[in-house]
Amino acid sequence: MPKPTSSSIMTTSARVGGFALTKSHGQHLLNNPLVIDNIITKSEIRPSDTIIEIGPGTGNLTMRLLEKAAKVIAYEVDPRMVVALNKRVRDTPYAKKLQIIQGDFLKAELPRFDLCVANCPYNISSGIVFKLLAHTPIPRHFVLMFQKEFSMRLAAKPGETFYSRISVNTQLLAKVQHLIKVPRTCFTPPPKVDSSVVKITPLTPRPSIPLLEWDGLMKVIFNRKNKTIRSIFNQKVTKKAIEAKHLKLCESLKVKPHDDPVSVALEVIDKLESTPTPSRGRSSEKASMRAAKLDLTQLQNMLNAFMEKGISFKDDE
Ligand SMILES: C[S@@+](CC[C@H](N)C(=O)[O-])C[C@H]1O[C@@H](n2cnc3c(N)ncnc32)[C@H](O)[C@@H]1O
Repeated sequence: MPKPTSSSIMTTSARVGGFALTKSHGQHLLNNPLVIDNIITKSEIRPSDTIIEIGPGTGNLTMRLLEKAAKVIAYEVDPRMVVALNKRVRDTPYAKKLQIIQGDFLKAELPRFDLCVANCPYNISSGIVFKLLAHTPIPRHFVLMFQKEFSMRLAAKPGETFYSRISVNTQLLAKVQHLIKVPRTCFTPPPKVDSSVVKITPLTPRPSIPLLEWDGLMKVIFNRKNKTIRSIFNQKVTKKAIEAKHLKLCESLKVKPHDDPVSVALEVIDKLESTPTPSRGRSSEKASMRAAKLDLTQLQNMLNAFMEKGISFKDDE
């Protein structure tokens, strides 16, 4: 099968196949064959792979995936796109390898798969990442195009501007690599933002961390990531939440609660701040902790220290 050239790739103004592209579904079709080539190369597809694609649109990326993989399962919410893609693939040798599922990817029950490769609808970016990372058995990797700022948040390290809750929640479960910058001119119609492609490789085995407790703590400390954690814990709203969640935990474990769980939590912070770290060496000076500067190991140590003292952060399920 010949590779598509720029002329065989569907590029019109904001209409394709006689219908208008809609903003609400994030319909910006990738029209640059070099970017598509690059995504295919970086995806390291094996001939036996089953690939999931989210939002195939008219199939510019799908057709290339079909050349390389055993099977492509494409989730598309817009029935007009489903018709267009079916038409495009119908009389090709790839028709048997493609399964199109019409509907919202976030609501779909996923089968076993090896890779996910997609130019994603940007309005559901976080949902996509966490649905893929929660999947069992753990897939090999995901090569995904997102809005540039979102990709930067996924890959950000402590101290960087984009370091945030989504950085730590993703990096707790996966390695994130920034792959390709993609200017807005590579899409039809061009979006208002630039894009970039990341490779997300889930850790195997998945780290055994109480994820609800982890996410609850990250919500508290990354909400104001540059504030000291001590000052966040001294806020009325945080104090109330700590008291209520501690009581709930003790009730469920049938153990006696602390009289003053907030003081216990502040003692934990005190102790962590006095513990020498590789960056501070053996200095006896205490360093105020702020989420923006803490790496994954420090955050995991913090959660463990709180949990040992019965301080809980998980929201009601
Ligand atoms: C950015 S376009 C990408 C189209 C195509 N992959 C390409 O690169 O040319 C996003 C696609 O996702 C589809 N979409 C939007 N929300 C979706 C959802 N929740 N589930 C599945 N598909 C969705 C849109 O209809 C659109 O076709």
